[in-house]
Amino acid sequence: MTKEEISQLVEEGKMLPLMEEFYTIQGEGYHKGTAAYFIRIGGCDVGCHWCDVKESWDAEKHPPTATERIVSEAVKYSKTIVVTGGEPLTWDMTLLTQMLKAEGAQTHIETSGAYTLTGKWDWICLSPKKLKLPTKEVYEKANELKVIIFNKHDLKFAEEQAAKVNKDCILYLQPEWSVRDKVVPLIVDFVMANPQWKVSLQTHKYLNIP
Ligand SMILES: C[S@@+](CC[C@H](N)C(=O)[O-])C[C@H]1O[C@@H](n2cnc3c(N)ncnc32)[C@H](O)[C@@H]1O
Ligand SMILES: Nc1nc2[nH]cc(C(=O)O)c2c(=O)[nH]1
Ligand code: SF4
Ligand SMILES: [Mg+2]
Repeated sequence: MTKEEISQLVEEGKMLPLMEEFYTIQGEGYHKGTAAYFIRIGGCDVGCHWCDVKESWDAEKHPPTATERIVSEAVKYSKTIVVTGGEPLTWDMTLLTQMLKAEGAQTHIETSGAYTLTGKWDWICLSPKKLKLPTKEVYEKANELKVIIFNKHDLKFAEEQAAKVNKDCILYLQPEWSVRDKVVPLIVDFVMANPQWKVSLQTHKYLNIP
């Protein structure tokens, strides 16, 4: 295939720049503790300075992979598939989720919500970023809001974001990993004073699993 043909297939969601795929335990948010297969798609230009997967940002570094191949591998391992990145909504998720659902899988996404929401999702984890705010549609459809707390100003941002999500959306504050010792006390006090919020930890990092 020529470069142009591959770009066209990526454009259509028939191929995706796959960074890695792994079977593990969902570490974060509402489904933490649940076995799930992760599909990590390269490409993100949001630019969070504390991002824990910066190697994902440059889509060119990750091989365009047939969506059909991604799906057939994933469903061998689990009925719960988490699509993450990078920013998965950089790409058209329509075909990927259609194929996963045709195989009877539950489709979950981890997203900043910065780009058009494509695909059919059983669970949307929205983790908004100040640098590129989510679209209106994703606030309306998010099942959980997971705000990363790097400093105390982020608690204000979290409240602003919570005002925009739908009424059923579950609210989480998650410490930014590198400053967890400093921000966990802030989060604990905040959640006790504002019990509509819950704490989310990156439990996979404590368990030493992917
Ligand atoms: C790497 S991102 C990929 C998905 C999407 N781009 C997003 O930001 O939601 C997956 C999740 O990890 C969170 N995350 C990334 N770096 C983190 C860090 N250093 N500490 C805590 N959470 C982090 C993100 O906010 C997001 O909820
Ligand atoms: N175990 C595990 N749980 C996760 N939940 C969200 C993750 C992500 O990077 O999107 C992640 C991850 O990388 N590993
Ligand atoms: S939006 Fe997600 S993948 Fe992109 S830089 Fe931020 S945390 Fe990393
Ligand atoms: Mg991660």
